[in-house]
Amino acid sequence: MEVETIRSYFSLLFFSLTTFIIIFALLLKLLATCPCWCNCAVCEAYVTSSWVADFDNLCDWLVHLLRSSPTRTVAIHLSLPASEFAAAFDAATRLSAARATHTFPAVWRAKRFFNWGSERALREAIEAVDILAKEVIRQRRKLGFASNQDLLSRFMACVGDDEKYMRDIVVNFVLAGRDTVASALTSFFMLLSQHPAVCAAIRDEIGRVSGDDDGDRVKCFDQLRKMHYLHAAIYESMRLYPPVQFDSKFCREDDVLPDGTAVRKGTRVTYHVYAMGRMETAWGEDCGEFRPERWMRSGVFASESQFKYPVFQGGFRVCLGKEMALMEMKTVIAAVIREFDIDVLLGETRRPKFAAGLTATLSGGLPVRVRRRGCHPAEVGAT
Ligand code: HEM
Repeated sequence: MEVETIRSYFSLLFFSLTTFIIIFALLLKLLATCPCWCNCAVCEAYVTSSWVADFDNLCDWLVHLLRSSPTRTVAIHLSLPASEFAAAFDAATRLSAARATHTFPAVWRAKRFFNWGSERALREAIEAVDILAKEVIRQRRKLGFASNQDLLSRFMACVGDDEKYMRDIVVNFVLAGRDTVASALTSFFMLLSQHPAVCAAIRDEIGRVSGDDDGDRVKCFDQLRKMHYLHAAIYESMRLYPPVQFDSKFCREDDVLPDGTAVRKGTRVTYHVYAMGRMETAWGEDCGEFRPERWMRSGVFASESQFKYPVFQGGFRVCLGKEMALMEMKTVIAAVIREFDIDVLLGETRRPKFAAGLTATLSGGLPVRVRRRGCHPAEVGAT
């Protein structure tokens, strides 16, 4: 049989299989969000990470058409065009995360073999990311890295001329540090808009810590460190909405887990941070509530075990940028809520939906209205 004929048979088979999966996913989605109908946090977590998520956008759109609601929101137009790097990066992370949620990995492997559909798009996105990451390195080299103290210059000083290694470092740091912080901030502002008392307590703390000299202007690193309640609110928000919602590791050799479960070499072991953060056995009856106070002891932030709260992972492979991420978030939150009120505009018909991915996001984005403090909603023209 000719190679071309085999290819067309495969394509036909592939097309039929995909159609079947889409119809099945749609039915599942239309009937319920939880395959076992109980809607508990663990099942919800399963749904968000299972292959159904692959079809989320398509399904959301169709469900929206079927249950058509008259709600309309006004989109914010960005003042700057989205960068080519950001677009390629988003596509590459979305498409590679989709691989992990396939029920049949053979499907994406076949697509990769034929350089077809999402795998073709993934290859193109990775090429674009690589070109742009190499350009960042070239520019840094041109400017001179020996005398600079930034992260990239320091790596370049250690690594020397290994282009591929440097490229991987750039991509790794962008991947690790960009969407994670954005995801954590999105959920944080969503929760804050639903909990005005927490917002007021954070504003009080900012005012108290930064003193009277500059009003409530946040001045320095030391002041941010003293904001224990803000720290607690960030931890609490990531307990409910962890940016990395699940993570897998592969066993290097036969092992036994602390509960006695035997795992064979090569087994994939996944821990589900989203589900762990909502377990009543770990966090008590109010595990579903946003309550920063659960992290406070006598006015001071009290941490929990990394293995109970693996939002930044734990042990040897704990996030290297943890402290930097927390500082970034505190700086942004303190600066924003000092000046503005953020109101989430989801309406009555739409609930925020945590979406799976390499880094979790809220499906369809989070529409908000930003108001300067003291300004009445009626005076705000734009959303
Ligand atoms: C809220 C923000 C963040 C969260 C929730 C987070 C979470 C995580 C998690 C769960 C891992 C483990 C991944 C794995 O082993 O599969 C990780 C690793 C890592 N993170 Fe973060 N991260 C955040 C921000 C950042 C930032 C801002 C940086 C630096 C710019 C960073 C740098 C890294 C690096 C380099 C690793 C790899 C560590 C290793 O493999 O040994 N992260 N992070």
